[in-house]
Amino acid sequence: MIGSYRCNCPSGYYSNVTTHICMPEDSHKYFEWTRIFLGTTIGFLVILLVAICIKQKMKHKKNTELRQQFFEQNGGGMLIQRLSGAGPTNVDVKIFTEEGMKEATNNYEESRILGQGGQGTVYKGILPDHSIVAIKKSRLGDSSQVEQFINEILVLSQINHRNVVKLLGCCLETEVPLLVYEFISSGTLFDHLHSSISDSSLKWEHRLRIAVEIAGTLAYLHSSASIPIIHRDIKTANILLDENLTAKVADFGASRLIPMDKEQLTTMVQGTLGYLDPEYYNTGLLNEKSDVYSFGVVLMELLSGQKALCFERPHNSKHIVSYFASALKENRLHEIIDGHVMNENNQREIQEATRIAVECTRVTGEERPRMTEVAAMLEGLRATKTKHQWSDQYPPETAHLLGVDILSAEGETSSIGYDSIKNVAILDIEAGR
Ligand SMILES: Nc1ncnc2c1ncn2[C@@H]1O[C@H](COP(=O)(O)OP(=O)(O)OP(=O)(O)O)[C@@H](O)[C@H]1O
Repeated sequence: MIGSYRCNCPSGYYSNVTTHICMPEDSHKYFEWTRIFLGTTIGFLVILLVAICIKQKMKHKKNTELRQQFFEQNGGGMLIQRLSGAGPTNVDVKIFTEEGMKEATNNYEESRILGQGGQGTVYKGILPDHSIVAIKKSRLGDSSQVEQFINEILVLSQINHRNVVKLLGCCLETEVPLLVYEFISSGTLFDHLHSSISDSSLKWEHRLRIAVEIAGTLAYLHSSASIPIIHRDIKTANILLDENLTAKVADFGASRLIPMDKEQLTTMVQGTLGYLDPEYYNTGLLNEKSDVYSFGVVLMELLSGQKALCFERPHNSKHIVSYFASALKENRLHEIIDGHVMNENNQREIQEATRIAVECTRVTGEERPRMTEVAAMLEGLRATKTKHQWSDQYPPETAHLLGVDILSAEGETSSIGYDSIKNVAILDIEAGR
């Protein structure tokens, strides 16, 4: 018997070497078994723990490899390369984790879906700091969508403008890439103009301001952004409205950065039917005038409350541009202007805005004005309106005391509007060609 001796103990008892206390031999056997049992259990647990640790490590390694693979597959490497090559960016693009995105969308719960577009599904997300965001998830297994996502990150990282939806970050370590934007609460301009569920009947003041905001944003993208940008998919469904009905231009997936030394690019024709510039469609040559055409269509939608394409309209008026052209030719503009818009005080503005829309949608790009000119003309209309509102409200002497002179000074710009109003009749005839 190891660790014990029998001396001095009665038979059937043993004494422990160290304690010299006599104990029954049965209990000794019990302790021996306990020790064996404990030793085996602890050994087994240690082996189990080591096995779990190794498995976890392997899983972690596999996950990291998979995330790395997804990151590469989603163009992460290319993005980092191009972002660092593009010089300083205007926007901080945060990299979100897969876990963070799952938590924010409650595992992509169906009730969180805000909308579905050609590129994928947009979810409402709540970040740990309680801020609300919109998370766009690309369609699975479509590499062209992935390219558009990367393109959108690259383009939006160059823009910081109050009328462009802000890109907060992205997540590329998931099977399909995710983009995270600021949440814009009041839906799209398309819904406001055409949806039967939306009872919002936008007044002319709102519509004109929205038109000015979109035109100003496009003028900025074409001329003032660090690299000229062509949006390529301007339409009412891509204009979001916030709680103050401020326009936010969205969806830069199709947009193109134009190298400084190039005036136009040859690209695969892309855009939305009804808004697509016919010249670009025919030649594949893209330049800023394609956005001007699409903007003209949007302006016509704002004026008429009609969709860009509608198969319920007569044969020669299915497209909104021909709808306006035939109404102008037959001198019945008042018939096609939205009932929520026209009143006895704004007829000249409506005529002038119609003239601008018609100019924007001329068949060749050369005939169309530049976006900076369009923005100035519309801004001129708005300034005139504000000036008139002030002078109706306050007699000239009071207005002077209230500093309305400043607005009058802005009226210099509005003179563009006045001058062009003189041309309305001529242009009405031209539009009917
Ligand atoms: N930042 C955002 N905030 C709130 N809602 C958004 C935001 N971005 C998109 N949405 C909603 O998600 C919908 C789908 O957006 P998305 O840009 O993917 O599609 P689309 O513009 O309708 O289609 P396509 O990509 O084919 O042009 C929008 O119509 C809008 O309702």
